Amino acid sequence: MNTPLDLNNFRVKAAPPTIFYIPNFITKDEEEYLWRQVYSAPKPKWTHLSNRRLQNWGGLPHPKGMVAEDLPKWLETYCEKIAELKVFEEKVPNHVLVNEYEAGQGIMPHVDGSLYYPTVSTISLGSHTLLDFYKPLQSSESGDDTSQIHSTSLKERYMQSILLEPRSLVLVCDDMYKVYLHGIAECKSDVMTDKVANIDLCETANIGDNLQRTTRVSLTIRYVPNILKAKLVFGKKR
Ligand SMILES: O=C(O)CCC(=O)C(=O)O
Ligand SMILES: [Fe+2]
Repeated sequence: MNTPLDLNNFRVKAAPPTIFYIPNFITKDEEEYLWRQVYSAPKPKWTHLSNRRLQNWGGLPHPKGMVAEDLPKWLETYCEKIAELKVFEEKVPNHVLVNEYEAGQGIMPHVDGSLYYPTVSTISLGSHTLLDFYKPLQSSESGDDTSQIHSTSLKERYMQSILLEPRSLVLVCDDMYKVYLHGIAECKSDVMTDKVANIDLCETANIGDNLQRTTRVSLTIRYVPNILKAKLVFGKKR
């Protein structure tokens, strides 16, 4: 067995707590294998959104609990590999969202919320992308309509970005999960500036580079703690 990675070597020091970035977490062969698995999923497995497509694996997270479905072997393997890093305490991730972005597509700034254990792990396939982080609205700004008039623009709330290279793993934990928003801008290329907080950990990019995006597939791997037993859903005779 391989010795587990020492995550301390992969901490993004220029970001608020806590982000770990691991370049080449998987090999090119594994990347090709995962890519093939994603694209051999049955057509109805894809959900089409305006700016991306996705596949949901493991069950639909719900405030009342998730009716868990077995993950296919090809995803389970990577959930187990990530569990070895102990970022979900002793738990093994049980939910995977596959997102596909063409060049020019993205995802609006958002927080992943409380249905998941507050750590997200993402493997990138195909293209790089830039994951942008934003400060939340001040509490005085959220709330009623009048306060929205004074709300700070997203541009002002932009904090920094993390370059996600193909085959990398990023772990977003603690305040970076719970407090800050993340999103992917809808653009076709990304210039590397000093706002790219993990540039020193990246293997393929330097400040000043302009990276052209192609199709990217991400595997967003999480742990849903609140699991419903199917029996309870359909009711049990007393
Ligand atoms: O594709 C990514 O890396 C981000 C996806 C994401 O933020 C999400 O699915 O919640
Ligand atoms: Fe997200």
